[in-house]
Amino acid sequence: MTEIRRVGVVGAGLMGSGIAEVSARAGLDVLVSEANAGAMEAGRERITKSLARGVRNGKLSAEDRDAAMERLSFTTDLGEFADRDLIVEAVAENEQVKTEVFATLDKVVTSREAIFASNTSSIPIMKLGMATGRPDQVIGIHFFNPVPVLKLVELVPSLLTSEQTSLRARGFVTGTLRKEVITSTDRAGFVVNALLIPYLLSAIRMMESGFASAADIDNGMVLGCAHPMGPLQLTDLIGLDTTKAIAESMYEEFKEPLYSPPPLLLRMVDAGLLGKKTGRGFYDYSA
Ligand SMILES: CC(=O)CC(=O)SCCNC(=O)CCNC(=O)[C@H](O)C(C)(C)COP(=O)(O)OP(=O)(O)OC[C@H]1O[C@@H](n2cnc3c(N)ncnc32)[C@H](O)[C@@H]1OP(=O)(O)O
Ligand SMILES: NC(=O)C1=CN([C@@H]2O[C@H](COP(=O)(O)OP(=O)(O)OC[C@H]3O[C@@H](n4cnc5c(N)ncnc54)[C@H](OP(=O)(O)O)[C@@H]3O)[C@@H](O)[C@H]2O)C=CC1
Repeated sequence: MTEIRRVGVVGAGLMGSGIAEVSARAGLDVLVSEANAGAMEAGRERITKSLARGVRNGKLSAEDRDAAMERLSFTTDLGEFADRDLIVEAVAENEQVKTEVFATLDKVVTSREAIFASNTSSIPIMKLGMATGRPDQVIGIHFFNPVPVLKLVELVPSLLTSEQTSLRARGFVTGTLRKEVITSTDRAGFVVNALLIPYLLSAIRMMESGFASAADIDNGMVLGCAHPMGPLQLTDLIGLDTTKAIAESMYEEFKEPLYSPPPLLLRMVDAGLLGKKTGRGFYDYSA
């Protein structure tokens, strides 16, 4: 079995940039793809800033930062992924966009042992696996935001994922990236989002109904329950578009009202108030 040394990351947004960074810091050769040159430069900039933060905090030496940057390369052409041993797809939470990426990778990647992973928060892995001719090599490797900080990864094998793919993916996450794994059945939302998303949506409904202000809801959970951040601040960190997309795919799967995105969330996404990444969500980050 080939050792995993060449990693591909598709999408260099909030999550893809973090996954690329931790992979490069772990000594892997990392190729990152974006849909266009502008997004590619924004992804490179995100990784550069995060590595600089590591140096500033004394977590990373300047030599290790430079070595990590050397291991990273960028492209807008998925055709360059032919030689990758493991690919993590981290494009937007949209089933159609993701299945197109998986179908393209299936045509491009030459190694019959290569692992095709998705960082999806909620889309069933089987749907992505069936976009390829090799569903036995497709698995969910779900990281948490911010990737360089949070230890957890959810592993999500589908009904068709082979034991060998699961074992190799686990070895990559625990042995190479030194993160902790929990395993979930292939159900929309997996373990963590099945618990987290109803909580975030409840906070939005609470604010929407005039029950309490955003600051009071967040302070309640930070000061009263010792959460590192409140639910509305966390929704701003995840991105309101991503939160809405996750809720919709969980609602589609279970038809439970608790997963249904509240109108306030829908209107804020319509308005482009997507949270920290656009400068405004439940809070204003423009200052
Ligand atoms: C939607 C999904 O599918 C799944 C998900 O990911 S759900 C979201 C899960 N994430 C969470 O729940 C995040 C909860 N919040 C937190 O953990 C913390 O508030 C936080 C790490 C984001 C920020 O922590 P904080 O104490 O408020 O701020 P701060 O002091 O700036 O940061 C703490 C440390 O994290 C680091 N950090 C913060 N944000 C970072 C980032 N984006 N990248 C890299 N490092 C970061 C800081 O450098 C700092 O490191 P040191 O301890 O070495 O100084
Ligand atoms: N945000 C979070 O807290 C978490 C998110 N996730 C999951 O990670 C995935 C990515 O989310 P996140 O990083 O937050 O989203 P972002 O919106 O920050 O990033 C998505 C990136 O994918 C790019 N993209 C879109 N289509 C393509 C394509 N065809 N090829 C290459 N790149 C493409 C987008 O480019 P452009 O902007 O140009 O469209 C964008 O840069 C989603 O599945 C999400 O559910 C998982 C854990 C936590």
